[in-house]
Amino acid sequence: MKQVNVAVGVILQGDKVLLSFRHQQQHQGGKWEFPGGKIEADESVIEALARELQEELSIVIELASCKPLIRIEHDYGDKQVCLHVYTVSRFAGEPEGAEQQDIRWVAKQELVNYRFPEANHAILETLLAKPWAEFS
Ligand SMILES: Nc1nc2c([nH]c(=O)n2[C@@H]2O[C@H](COP(=O)(O)OP(=O)(O)OP(=O)(O)O)[C@@H](O)[C@H]2O)c(=O)[nH]1
Ligand SMILES: [Mg+2]
Repeated sequence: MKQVNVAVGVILQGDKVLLSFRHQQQHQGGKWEFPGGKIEADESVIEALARELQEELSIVIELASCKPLIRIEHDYGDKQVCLHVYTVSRFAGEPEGAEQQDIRWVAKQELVNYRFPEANHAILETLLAKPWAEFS
């Protein structure tokens, strides 16, 4: 099975991170995610991240504020993904659910109350390991 490359943004503002709810009919639907999406053939990871976050949240991210956090390969059985996860600490605009999805700013200690796709557990572990100021 072909692996799908995905650009994923961990958007940090102070002690909060932005989560987005996956529509039921999407792969891994009904769970919370870090916004992002598939990298097109002609794009770099950062270009894909900027495009996806503009499409899904109507924000324009500052490319220089994006830092690689972790890369995760995961096999869901029905789909193999490689998540290229970046922290994003600066952007222009006010995030909105531009694809009619719920979005929410969530504090570190509240993350345990959210259900994520399996591949995200490694992202959460990495995020919980350090003070967030160190990521920006
Ligand atoms: N965006 C995003 N995708 C994730 C996360 N974790 C995770 O396993 N994925 C998987 O990555 C894959 C691609 O992400 P996506 O569905 O957002 O892609 P996309 O925005 O291009 O969507 P589309 O297929 O509706 O056009 C999905 O199979 C999804 O289940 C995450 O935290 N954020
Ligand atoms: Mg997406």
